[in-house]
Amino acid sequence: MPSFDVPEGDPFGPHNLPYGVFSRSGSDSGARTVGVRLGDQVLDAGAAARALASPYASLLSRPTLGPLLAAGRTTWSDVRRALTTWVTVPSHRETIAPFLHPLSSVALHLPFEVADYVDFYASENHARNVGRIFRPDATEPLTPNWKHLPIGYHGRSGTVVVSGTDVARPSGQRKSPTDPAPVFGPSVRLDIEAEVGFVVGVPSPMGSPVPLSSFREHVFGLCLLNDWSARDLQSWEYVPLGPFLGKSFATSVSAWITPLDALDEARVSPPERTHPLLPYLDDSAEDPYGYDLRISVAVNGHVVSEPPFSTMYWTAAQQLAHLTVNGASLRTGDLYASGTVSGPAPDQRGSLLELTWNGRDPLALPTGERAFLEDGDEVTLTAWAPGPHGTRVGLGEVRGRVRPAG
Ligand SMILES: O=C(O)/C=C/C(=O)CC(=O)CC(=O)O
Ligand SMILES: [Ca+2]
Ligand SMILES: [Mg+2]
Repeated sequence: MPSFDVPEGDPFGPHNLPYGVFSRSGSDSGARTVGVRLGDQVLDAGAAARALASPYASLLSRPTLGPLLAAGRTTWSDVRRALTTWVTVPSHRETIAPFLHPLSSVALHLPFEVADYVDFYASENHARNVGRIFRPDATEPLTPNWKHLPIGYHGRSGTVVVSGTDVARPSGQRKSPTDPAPVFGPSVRLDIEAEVGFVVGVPSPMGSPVPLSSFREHVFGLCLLNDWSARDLQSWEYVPLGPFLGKSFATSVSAWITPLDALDEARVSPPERTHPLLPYLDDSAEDPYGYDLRISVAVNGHVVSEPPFSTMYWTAAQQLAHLTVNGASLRTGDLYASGTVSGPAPDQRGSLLELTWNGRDPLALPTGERAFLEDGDEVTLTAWAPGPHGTRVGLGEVRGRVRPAG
């Protein structure tokens, strides 16, 4: 499917079309509006829709993706079909051209107001590694509930930031087993977690669990997510209620939300289930909701890991079913993260905690040895998935630089 000015094989070609929110400096007072990425350009979707007298002009001329997210699956598909036509049919070329802006000329913003934020723990490899590191005396690294429910915790939606935002090193309490008392200060074990975030569009009322089969009716799309984690704060505070200040200071998401519709070719079956599941989580008769996303983690431009999302034990559909099975409602803009993505191989681990085995085996980077992050370090997550006809579907990157503690 040819398109205007996008090289053949570009992972952001017309088969992808992720959504974001952008503004142009020096124009229209820098107003925010919905953009769709095409190659290394952004289409002002609202302006294009108005020029083409599209019925979606109002939905796309907003400073946030919220209204589009809330509109539901039929509208999501119709808008995507319309956009595909606009960027591929030659007769639209002249109309569309003035509304395409180079990515380098725009500012990208957090694309939707994050309602509730939940983080899961769905990688068996990650859970086993962290269990061994945090609870070395336990005979079994997985807790007895791990294969029966997707473990999660509630995070802090107000500190979700868009890619490119600096992250200040957090301060807090820490106490290693050999310290006589806790001390306060900047974290000395600042880490990342390579994850995928799922964005809820259509709300659900309290008292109505969302079954596995309704996943696509509620979830609009996904993005890369970095769950910054202060391991020293976390390991002292987490007993018995789970992560708190060690993770709530910042969570970075990509500026681009990839619609699930762009990822149909990437759907795969999750790993074989080793324990029978209760009916609300039993996906053996459902469409497969694993995704073959190939993630790459770079520190200061040097790739340190390539976590495969296809290895995740719990799927996003199971996580949504579990999240609502007690009658909890969903709101437009709810964000839930997959949990750290770690594959079975040592160079597929999604955190420095695992890659360096809690600092024991530092990484040798061209910019110096690293156990955990130093001030000034920049972490970048990228990913792609198989698309139609041998293409690649690129996910928007998540980038963040560590600032010294304030
Ligand atoms: O097992 C623990 O005590 C802690 C686990 C984590 O830090 C992981 C977490 O945030 C969930 C995840 O990303 O998988
Ligand atoms: Ca996490
Ligand atoms: Mg976090």
